[in-house]
Order: sequence, then structure tokens, then C-alpha cells
Amino acid sequence: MASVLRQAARLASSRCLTQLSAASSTSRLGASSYNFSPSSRNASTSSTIKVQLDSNTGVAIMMFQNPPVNSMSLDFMTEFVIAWDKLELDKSCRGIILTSALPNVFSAGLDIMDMYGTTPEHRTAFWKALQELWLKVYGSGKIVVAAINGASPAGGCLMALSCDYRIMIDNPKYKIGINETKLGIVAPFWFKDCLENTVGYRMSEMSVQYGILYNSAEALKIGLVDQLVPEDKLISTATETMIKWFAIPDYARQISKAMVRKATMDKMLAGREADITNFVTFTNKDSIQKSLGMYMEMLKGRKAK
Ligand SMILES: CC/C=C\C/C=C\C/C=C\C=C\CC(=O)SCCNC(=O)CCNC(=O)[C@H](O)C(C)(C)COP(=O)(O)OP(=O)(O)OC[C@H]1O[C@@H](n2cnc3c(N)ncnc32)[C@H](O)[C@@H]1OP(=O)(O)O
Repeated sequence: MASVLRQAARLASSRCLTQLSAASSTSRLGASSYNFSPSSRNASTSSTIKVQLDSNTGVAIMMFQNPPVNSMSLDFMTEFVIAWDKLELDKSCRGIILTSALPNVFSAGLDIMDMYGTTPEHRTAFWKALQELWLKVYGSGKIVVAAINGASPAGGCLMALSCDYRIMIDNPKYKIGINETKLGIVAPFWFKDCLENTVGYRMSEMSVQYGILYNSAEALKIGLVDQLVPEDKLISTATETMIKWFAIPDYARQISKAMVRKATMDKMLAGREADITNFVTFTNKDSIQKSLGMYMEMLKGRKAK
């Protein structure tokens, strides 16, 4: 145990949990002192990411607004990371809620147009940006809650899986899961690891092969999400949940989080270059380009019907 703690402390001082010692303080706010008055809100906005930070409560809400479906394009992920870094450096921010500013979709996952018909150089930058985003969210010392207000396939599901807690709108039309095989592509190992860490080995074995998208009730049943709420209660529940987490002393919680996530983080950090090469080589294949093209056609054709 002592060596685990030493390791966790080393991790804490590494780039993965950059906020650990700096931002840590014991719980400054209990639920009773929660005040969400508009005057206490800071707003910062890029074209695709909207951030509202309530410095009284320490809760930031990061909203995706990349119409039509919040696909994770290179530009979107770059703006995400810039906004994320600002919050990480802000000591008044203790927790971040991720949600969508668009109706019916949390995120459609990776932007297929960034993978289809693009150069290897472009796809290298694209994949690096995705790795960077994931390392920041998964490795954050802050509390991160996903408020899932719509469809959340593939990369959208990964984003939710990287959070500490997932709350989804109780609506069977919203689906979440790692559906890559349905597109004729393969989810990378770290997507699979995040799923497995959350729903267990057998469920992920079935899930990644079939490319299953679960509706909200099914997602709750297998533990892919933690809670379902009516649409009008999503943000208030996410905020209240966050305030409850704030009651745990930051330092102890952050070290514990680092211990639990260390193996998954380390695997990615050690395999980062190989993962980029795999992605670029894989998406260079004619057969994969063909699958991606057919999938885009299918999406567009579906709309035309
Ligand atoms: C050996 C292995 C080694 C390494 C690993 C290698 C490779 C791994 C590679 C990739 C991993 C990828 C992970 C991903 O995230 S892939 C993306 C998966 N996403 C999906 O399957 C979602 C597709 N979209 C939908 O299902 C729906 O759009 C919806 C449910 C999200 C929303 O439905 P709506 O009815 O509201 O909207 P639509 O009419 O369907 O769409 C509107 C508009 O948006 C376009 N679009 C949708 N999704 C995407 C997307 N992901 N990327 C780009 N564009 C998208 C859609 O075509 C419509 O466009 P038009 O308005 O018609 O122009």
C-alpha cells in the first residue's frame, strides 16, 4: 500500500494531475452554501465551446456547440483543450460538468470527415488532439460529471466514460455506446479500456464486437451511466451531484482517483506514438476509407428519406 501511495504521489506531481496540490483544499463549500446567483458566473466562449464558471460554488459548465451534431473535429478538440486548460489553471474551479448546448445530441463522436479522404498528416494531428483531450479529461484532478443530453455514440461515449460520474436524460431515443464496428472500424484499445473499466469485461466484450448502442434505460442497467433524470432536471442534478462530491477532501479524492486510473493512463502514455501510427495506417487502408465513405453516405441518405 505504501508503494502505491508513493506512486500515486509521484503521479500527483506529474502532468496528469496538474491541479492536484495547487488546487487542492479541503471542501470549501457544502451543499448548504451553494448559491448559483447569475452575478457569480464567469462566462468564456470560443466558437464551439461555451464555459460558465460559478466561482462561488467552484462548478464550471462546459457546453459543446459544434452544430449540427457536436462531432469531434480537429478544430473542436483544439478549442476544447484550450478551454479545458484554462479551467485546470483556475483555482476557483473544483469541478466541471460536460454537456451539450445543442438539442438531442451530446456528441456524435469523432468527425468522420476528418478521417475520410484526408492526408496522413491531417489524421496524425487529429489523433494527437484526441489523445490530448482524453488525457486531460481522464487524468484531471477536478471532479468531472457528464450531463448527457442526447445521442452519445463512439467518441461521444468515450468523452462520457472519461468523467467521474454520468447522468443521462431518461429518454429511450438517446443512445450511447462504442459502436465503431458498425462503421467497419475498430475502437482503439483505450476506448475499450474505458468501457471495460466501467461496465466490466464480459459486457464490453459483447459491446465492442456488436457495436451496441444502448438506450438510456439499458445504459443505466449495465452501469454505463450512473443515473437517469428528466430533461429539465439534468443540469440541476449534475450541479447538486458535484456539490456532494465537494464534501470529500480534494487531496484524498485526487490521490484515490489517480491510483484507480493509473494503469489505464500509463498504458496510453507508453503506447501513444504506436497508437497514432496504428490509427494512420489503419485509416490509410482503401477498405477502411470505403467503409467510412459508405457510412457518411448512409448518414446523409437517411436524412434525405
Ligand atoms: C487496429 C486498430 C488501430 C487503431 C484504431 C484505429 C481506428 C479507430 C478509428 C476511429 C474511431 C472512431 C470513433 C468515432 O467516434 S467514429 C464516429 C461514430 N459516430 C457515429 O456513428 C454517429 C453518427 N451519427 C449519428 O448517428 C447521428 O448523426 C446522430 C444520432 C448523432 C444525430 O442524428 P440526427 O438525426 O440528429 O442528425 P443526422 O441527420 O444524422 O446528422 C446531421 C448531420 O451531421 C452529420 N454527421 C453526423 N455524425 C457525424 C460524424 N460523426 N462526423 C461527421 N458528420 C456527422 C450527418 O452526416 C449530417 O450531415 P448533413 O447535414 O447531411 O450534411
